Amino acid sequence: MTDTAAPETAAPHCLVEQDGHKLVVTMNRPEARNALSGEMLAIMEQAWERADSDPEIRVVILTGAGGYFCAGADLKSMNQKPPSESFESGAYDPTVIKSLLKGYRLKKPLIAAVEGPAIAGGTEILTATDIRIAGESAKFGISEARWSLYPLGGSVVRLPRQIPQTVAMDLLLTGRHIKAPEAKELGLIGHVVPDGEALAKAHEIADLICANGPLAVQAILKTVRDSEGKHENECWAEDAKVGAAVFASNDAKEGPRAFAEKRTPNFTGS
Ligand SMILES: C[C@H](/C=C/C(=O)SCCNC(=O)CCNC(=O)[C@H](O)C(C)(C)COP(=O)(O)OP(=O)(O)OC[C@H]1O[C@@H](n2cnc3c(N)ncnc32)[C@H](O)[C@@H]1OP(=O)(O)O)[C@H]1CC[C@H]2[C@@H]3CCC4=CC(=O)CC[C@]4(C)[C@H]3CC[C@]12C
Repeated sequence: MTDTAAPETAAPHCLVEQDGHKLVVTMNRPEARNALSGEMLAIMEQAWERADSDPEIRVVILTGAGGYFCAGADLKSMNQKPPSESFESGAYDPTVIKSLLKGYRLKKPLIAAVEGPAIAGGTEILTATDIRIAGESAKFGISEARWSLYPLGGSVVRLPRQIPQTVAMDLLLTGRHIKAPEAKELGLIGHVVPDGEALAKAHEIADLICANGPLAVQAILKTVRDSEGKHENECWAEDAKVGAAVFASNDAKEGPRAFAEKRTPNFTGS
């Protein structure tokens, strides 16, 4: 009997779904532990651009399919086409890797919901996220050195700024994996939940942020990002400028009005 069913079309390597004010980005190659493919990275880059250009989107959630987060670059495809060829040909300038949010940061909060392994490029992109939730069996590591590769996804610069230097050096140089409880203790992640519940927790936190004034949320994010690594006295002028613009908004009048009228604010982002 000839199979007349249409050939199954391959699932996209990354899924992007809007849920109200939330954009959910799911790395989708579970058979390869969501290892990063060119297709996946291209969809991720488009998702970041969509999130930043659509005022309806207030929060982005990044997660992985199949109970895995991300196993980093696809080591097998590297055998076909070593990244160095793209560098040497000039086809790719690794100074900015938008898909991994290196040299480009979202204007909206990005929440990571991690289940299973977040290894190498998986932990690298994690360092570009703002709020991080992991299932208790999740594991983390910057394993590039194990394969004599370099963590080009931004973590060599970011990790020592996000966790104690000596621990960052340990993880970068050994490439060893750590489990969620240790990652939480280090402050690499903020929440540990039972396995399978990271995405639900991410939605819970995202809903709280989505209910807040979007202009205030985005202004806070901007100041945190722009003041990174600066002396506080270098930051107050920009802090005041950004803050005053929030207070000048219609939403900054809607908030106190809603409080006085004992109702939920209706923020419009204006
Ligand atoms: C530099 C940036 C990042 C680099 C890297 O991430 S290097 C990759 C390091 N990854 C690892 O060490 C993880 C390896 N995997 C594991 O340890 C384990 O699999 C696991 C712990 C993740 C899971 O264990 P498990 O027991 O559950 O499962 P397994 O049985 O081991 O595996 C199941 C199945 O999955 C396959 N698998 C797992 N991991 C991978 C993987 N990483 N690659 C491929 N396949 C994987 C495994 O083989 C099994 O398969 P099976 O068939 O069943 O045997 C780079 C990040 C992005 C790059 C830039 C992208 C854009 C660019 C494009 C260019 O052209 C130029 C360069 C560049 C700018 C590029 C530059 C470098 C990056 C920034």
